[in-house]
Amino acid sequence: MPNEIVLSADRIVKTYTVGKRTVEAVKEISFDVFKNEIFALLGPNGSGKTSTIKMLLGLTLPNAGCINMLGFQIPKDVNKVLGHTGAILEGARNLYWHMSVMENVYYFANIKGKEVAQVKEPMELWAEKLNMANNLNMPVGRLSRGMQQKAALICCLAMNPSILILDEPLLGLDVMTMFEMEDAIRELKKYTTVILSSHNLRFVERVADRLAILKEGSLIAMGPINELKKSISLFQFRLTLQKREANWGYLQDIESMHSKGVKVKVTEVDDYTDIVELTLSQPELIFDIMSTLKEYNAVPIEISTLGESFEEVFLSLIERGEQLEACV
Ligand SMILES: Nc1ncnc2c1ncn2[C@@H]1O[C@H](COP(=O)(O)OP(=O)(O)OP(=O)(O)O)[C@@H](O)[C@H]1O
Repeated sequence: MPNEIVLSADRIVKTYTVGKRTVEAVKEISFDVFKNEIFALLGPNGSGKTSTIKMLLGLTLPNAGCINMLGFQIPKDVNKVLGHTGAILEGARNLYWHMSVMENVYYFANIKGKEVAQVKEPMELWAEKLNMANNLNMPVGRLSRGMQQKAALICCLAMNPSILILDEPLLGLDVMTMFEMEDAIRELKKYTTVILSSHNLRFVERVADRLAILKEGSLIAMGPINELKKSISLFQFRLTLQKREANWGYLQDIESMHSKGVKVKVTEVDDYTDIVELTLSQPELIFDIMSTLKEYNAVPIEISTLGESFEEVFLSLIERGEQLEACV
């Protein structure tokens, strides 16, 4: 069935009381997650991602709103979905360190009411994919941090979860392990639905089908990355400039156009040549840039357009930031 909804959060709210202060961590956000997609939660520090994930897992109670997961109400029916969900929170590797990876898998299978025969095959499959086949008999405490992270993932995946929740799955991993994790996560959607949070925008851009961007507890954008890119309409150019000695002040004037929607980054190639990268909120702003350059006798000898980078789109969405009435 196309776009079968496996999780639905409806106007969920989370507030914490700290002394006399109330922190509104999540402010009435709603979203659906579809079967076999990778859905990413993004946002700056403190925007409410972990609070949202904890509510989905029934680890903290929403103050208002409701969550439906696989047909059950969370947190009321959380025990009924436990056998169908897996989670790794903020790089935590919640395994028993004195037991081997395999013993951990069988131990958690037992807790979830599963037979060894049910979990053996997926355990071996994911151990193979994650280059961990030779480490299944190693005590977890003797594995490197990256391997422990992979062991935690194998342990979750061996249970064949219908929904897998990963909070910062790349936290603390080296580059090689990050790529292995990324490949595994990309492949995961053949088997399950993944909800993840990450600060690594390039990783999210590469793996996520859809994403939700949070800012200060509010949902400010949601949709596939390409849709978000279209909605923000940034125009990016790269100019190679030949400067004249007397007139090097062009940069200050361009920087002062920030409030109009101009962002500028300059790399000095040599004393007489600059490479200038411009991000414009309106394409017409290029005329203002050209007038300024003319005034300073800085001559563009090469102009090219740049594809919008997801980082720029993300930053623009965060800067623009008001809560969306209707998400894409
Ligand atoms: N247990 C708690 N008690 C009080 N305040 C909390 C608690 N947990 C989170 N907060 C506050 O709620 C807000 C949202 O925090 P949360 O951890 O959900 O954000 P986040 O987007 O996951 O942040 P990060 O990217 O830094 O992990 C922050 O202001 C945080 O200080």
